[in-house]
Amino acid sequence: MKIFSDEQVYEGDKFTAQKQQITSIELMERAGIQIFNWLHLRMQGAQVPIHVFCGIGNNGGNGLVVARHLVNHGYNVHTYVVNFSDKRTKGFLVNYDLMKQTQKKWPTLIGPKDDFPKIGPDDIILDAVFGVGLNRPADDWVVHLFQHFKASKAFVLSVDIPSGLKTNAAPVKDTDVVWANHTLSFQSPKLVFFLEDTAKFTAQWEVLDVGIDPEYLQKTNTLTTLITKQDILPVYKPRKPFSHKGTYGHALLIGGSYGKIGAVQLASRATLVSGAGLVTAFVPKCGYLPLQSSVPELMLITDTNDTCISNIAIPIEPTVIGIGVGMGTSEETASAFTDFLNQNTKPLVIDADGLNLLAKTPALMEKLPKYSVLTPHAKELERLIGKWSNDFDKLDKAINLSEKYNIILVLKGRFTLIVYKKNLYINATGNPGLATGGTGDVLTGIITGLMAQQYEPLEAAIFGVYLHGKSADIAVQDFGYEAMTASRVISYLPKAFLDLFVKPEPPKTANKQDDKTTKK
Ligand SMILES: NC(=O)C1=CN([C@@H]2O[C@H](COP(=O)(O)OP(=O)(O)OC[C@H]3O[C@@H](n4cnc5c(N)ncnc54)[C@H](O)[C@@H]3O)[C@@H](O)[C@H]2O)[C@@H](O)CC1
Ligand SMILES: Nc1ncnc2c1ncn2[C@@H]1O[C@H](COP(=O)(O)OP(=O)(O)O)[C@@H](O)[C@H]1O
Ligand SMILES: [K+]
Repeated sequence: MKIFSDEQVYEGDKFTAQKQQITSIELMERAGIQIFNWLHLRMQGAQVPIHVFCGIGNNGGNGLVVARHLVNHGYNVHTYVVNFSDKRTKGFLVNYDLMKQTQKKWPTLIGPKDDFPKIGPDDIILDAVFGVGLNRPADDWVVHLFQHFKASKAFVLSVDIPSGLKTNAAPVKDTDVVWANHTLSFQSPKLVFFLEDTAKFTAQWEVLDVGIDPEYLQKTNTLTTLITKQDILPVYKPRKPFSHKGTYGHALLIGGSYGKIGAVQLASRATLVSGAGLVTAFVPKCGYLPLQSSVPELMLITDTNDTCISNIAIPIEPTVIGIGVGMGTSEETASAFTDFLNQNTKPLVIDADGLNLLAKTPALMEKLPKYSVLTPHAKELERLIGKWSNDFDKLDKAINLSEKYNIILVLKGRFTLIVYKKNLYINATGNPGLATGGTGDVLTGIITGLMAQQYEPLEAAIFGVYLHGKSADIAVQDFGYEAMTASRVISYLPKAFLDLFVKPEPPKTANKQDDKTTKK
């Protein structure tokens, strides 16, 4: 699912107005009607007080459209204009007049010196104070109004974005932003709904179809994508009837050390279950027996050293190499890793101690083949790029690293972000059941397995992260969060593959009702 930038939504609005020969006011009316329908469908005329807070820009204009339709349908509406500026937009002014005509009085103006209205805990707040046009910090009194919303405990429905939140920067303070229960986001979700520091500002979100012309939506490419099943299916490579194990590549996993052989076991099982034709593991000698007896499908090559990797000599021609899980960072291993990178020409997936060794000797980054996939969790990422001041700073640093070395970064977390140069892919599958040791090793195995089958590295990263989270989402129905283990994530990978073809994912779009409901 494309995530459009603010500019692209504005452009889309202009394009639609021109192509469909309608005015921006009519488009605003369409969007407002969609929001009204959303509320009307759920409230069915209930007389719960609805407090509509409108700013003086187009977000406020949207709020006024909703308020008018609510009044026309007999709802218990209180409309306020948060009068923080006199630079009112046309969309605001037209709907301000219509509101006056509808309820025969002007909405209540709230200025810096006014008392805020009483809001009960069972009331509803429609937050249309600021949209994506916020361009400087809100005045203190407006911020106090946001805190008044929160203190009221009323249900907050934000129009387009929680007011005070920007789409491309972190807020200075958490109190500067409205805390929404639900946000109706125009045309696509926003990146900030998925970032650690800002996801909390809306408990839930839905996309509102504001009627931008389909031609524009289709032809416009975005830098940011939310990964959905619809994005995965075109990438999927069906298994061919006349194929054999050689068709699906030979994956090599390098890793393990005394006490951490399990990491290689998990990764190699995940590689097998992801469909690789052949899988070999390169491990210290102590790994031979446990791996040979627990994973019969796996082939093994051992290091000369008993307890850690000291000299990576591989007498095979793998399609792809996944390196680093459970490997340790001893001096011998570090030097073996350096020698390996100096002569390696194969595509790489690098995780865990592979990343830690890269961070220790950044010059090694120069040795990475193009399109290497690196899968750091937050701590590993910090070792690679240093501390960041907020999510956007982190993303900038990750983009710089990806551009400098032409590599793919998989930033693991609640919402794993895949960064390739300026392109960003957000994964929303997965759950806190994955917060347990070894699940990252499983992910490394999956991505390596997909690359063995000739998925492009970026495709493999996107598909792999999606499948990994999906397995956990299906497994959680049987195990709950606590009893989920990395092995169980592997056991549910088959169901994650099958799920691609069973039920279509319902689009996360607000219900679209027939516009007739608003006509009298
Ligand atoms: N078809 C539609 O109905 C569309 C509606 N849109 C709505 O328009 C919104 C954006 O509207 P605007 O660009 O008018 O801006 P907003 O309504 O988000 O912002 C308020 C206005 O106040 C000014 N302002 C910004 N920060 C301020 C601050 N801290 N203190 C005082 N004034 C400040 C801005 O210059 C802006 O004109 C979207 O979020 C959405 O709600 C657009 O998305 C386009 C499509
Ligand atoms: N709360 C969560 N929600 C969704 N995914 C999670 C959550 N916690 C962890 N994960 C996922 O689990 C994996 C953990 O990886 P990692 O930290 O490397 O584990 P390990 O090193 O033990 O294998 C990552 O893919 C991460 O995105
Ligand atoms: K808003």
